[in-house]
Amino acid sequence: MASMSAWTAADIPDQTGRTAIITGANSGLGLVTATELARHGADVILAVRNTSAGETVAASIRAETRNATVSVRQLDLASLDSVRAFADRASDELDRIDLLVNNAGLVILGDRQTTSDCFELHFGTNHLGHFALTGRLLPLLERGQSPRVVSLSSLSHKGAHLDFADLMFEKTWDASAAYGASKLANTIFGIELDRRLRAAGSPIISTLAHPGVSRSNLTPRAWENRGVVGKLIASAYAAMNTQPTEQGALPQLYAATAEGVHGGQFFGPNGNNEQRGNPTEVQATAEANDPSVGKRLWEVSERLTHVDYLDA
Ligand SMILES: NC(=O)c1ccc[n+]([C@@H]2O[C@H](COP(=O)([O-])OP(=O)(O)OC[C@H]3O[C@@H](n4cnc5c(N)ncnc54)[C@H](O)[C@@H]3O)[C@@H](O)[C@H]2O)c1
Repeated sequence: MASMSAWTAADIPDQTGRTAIITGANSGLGLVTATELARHGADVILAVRNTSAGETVAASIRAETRNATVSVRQLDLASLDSVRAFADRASDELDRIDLLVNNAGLVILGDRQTTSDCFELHFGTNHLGHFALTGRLLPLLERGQSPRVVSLSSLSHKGAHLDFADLMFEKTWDASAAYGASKLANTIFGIELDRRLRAAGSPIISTLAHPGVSRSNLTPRAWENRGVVGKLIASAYAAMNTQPTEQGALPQLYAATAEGVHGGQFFGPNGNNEQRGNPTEVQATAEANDPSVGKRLWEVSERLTHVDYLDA
């Protein structure tokens, strides 16, 4: 595939008339994504846990982009009730959705934690919350114009494995393995969703993106538990090796807006160490691309969330 090394946020096609929902848009990559979509004319909905912080963010995006159609809605992906309430309100308020960016994500440190539905926090929030959200918003997306779903993967999916016998890390707790597994689940979900959309003849496409290693609230937290020396090494590493958030958001903006993108594609940085650089098409691991793993994750996710959609 041709290099997209010259692609920048200035190349985002006009988004006027498109309605976009971005999860976790209060900070980091989600904030940049929401801002650039608004700058290019989209009606942007910030789907966030903390709505008062969200209103402050929305006001600054409106001021910076001169786009008034930026709104805030409450969404806590760590609660299936909150996901349902968000989707119900969207169905009441919107005729259609053209773009859903499944961007929110968390990394925790220390002891194992759970969502309000008793799911391990990474798997429950990063994967199951977005699985339920996407399923509940599918009817609105079906009515969209060239509708797209973009899900956020991570380089960490490469070292991860889904152990279906211990998806919730109840037997062996390892916070970074749990984060990696949740990002592998995001990756499997994005690929399997597109497979099912194609089989159903849907107009929606599902794509994936990862930001390499980008400055945000998330990256320092991922390194916090490495001790004093680890922290020093990590902050020196971060200063040298992380890329600006604006750069890290380009793969997801490309997946969300660039012409010629088709379902199932995965975009990430095109750097010499794959952690930084401009967007290009990248490959997920064999496990992420395995349809039998996709089918299994789908069945488990439907059972756990009680959201059934797109039979294989
Ligand atoms: N920064 C990186 O280098 C990097 C690398 C790989 C993948 N990612 C992925 O990029 C995405 C964005 O992360 P970021 O780096 O901008 O981090 P960030 O912490 O700045 O942003 C994550 C956002 O998700 C929100 N969020 C967390 N839990 C939530 C919940 N329960 N409900 C709703 N929103 C919730 C947070 O409030 C925050 O606004 C994540 O999916 C992350 O896994 C980031």
